[in-house]
Amino acid sequence: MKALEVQGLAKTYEGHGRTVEAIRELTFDVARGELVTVVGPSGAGKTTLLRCISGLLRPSAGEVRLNGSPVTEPPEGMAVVFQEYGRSLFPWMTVRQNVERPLVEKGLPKAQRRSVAQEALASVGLLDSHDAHPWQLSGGMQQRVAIARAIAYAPTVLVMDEPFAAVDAQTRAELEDLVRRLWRNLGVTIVFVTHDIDEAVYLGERVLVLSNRPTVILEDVTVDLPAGRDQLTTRSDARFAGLRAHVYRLIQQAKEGAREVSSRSAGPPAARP
Ligand SMILES: Nc1ncnc2c1ncn2[C@@H]1O[C@H](COP(=O)(O)OP(=O)(O)OP(=O)(O)O)[C@@H](O)[C@H]1O
Repeated sequence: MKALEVQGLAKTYEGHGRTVEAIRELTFDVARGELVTVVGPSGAGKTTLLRCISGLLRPSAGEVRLNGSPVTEPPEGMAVVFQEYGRSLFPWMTVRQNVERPLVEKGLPKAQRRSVAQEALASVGLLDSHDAHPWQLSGGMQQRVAIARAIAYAPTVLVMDEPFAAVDAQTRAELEDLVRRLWRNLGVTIVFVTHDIDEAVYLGERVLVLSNRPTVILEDVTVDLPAGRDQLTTRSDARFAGLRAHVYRLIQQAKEGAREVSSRSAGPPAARP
């Protein structure tokens, strides 16, 4: 069952006497319950792709479908977590009010909002901070609030745009594990964009590697690591190192202008035991 279908997507920005062909052609599916990461060189059109997927930007050609229906505006059933948590949370609301906000819009009764928000906050380890305001929390905690708000909404697809780029390395590792844990527990479909090759391989079941602008998919790499991952064992696993090197080489090729579309790949050959 497909959660997300991206078919022949293209985007050219026009205006102010400038034309920028950001995306030439992207076609891929994300199955229900899959966790797909997207990496590419800087300026490859990752944010443009996510804005088209989330209905915030109209593509120049092609279409996006969520659960079979064309996306023409921000669709119900999709939640987005951005890099700039500071700007995505309302500073005058408490943590719990922030998490409940989309549920108010969904029309959930108060008691149900409370219990859904409590559960979401508990799942990101922030139950104790429900009465705090976002500005009283660290960057990593604020991003947890943004994640709690997204999952409280019970989306079928969760879209994340470089959500951990602004937090320190240790917090980032914790948040990566949080995403894997939530994904496994909730069965939500996740599309996760990142600059970071290690993060793309560590998190994803598949890594979509984008070319330079105008963007096509350079390779769709299957990550055949075990579902149970952890920062120590997974990152020191030979298979992880092989996949990381493979994606790294692809990004180098992308920067040098490679744009040959290869079919779905199983990554580099598995290391012999
Ligand atoms: N509103 C816009 N008007 C004109 N050009 C734009 C606009 N938004 C993005 N672009 C251009 O489209 C291309 C892709 O931009 P986009 O932000 O999607 O890339 P990205 O892969 O997310 O970049 P980064 O990795 O640096 O965050 C860039 O060349 C950018 O300058």
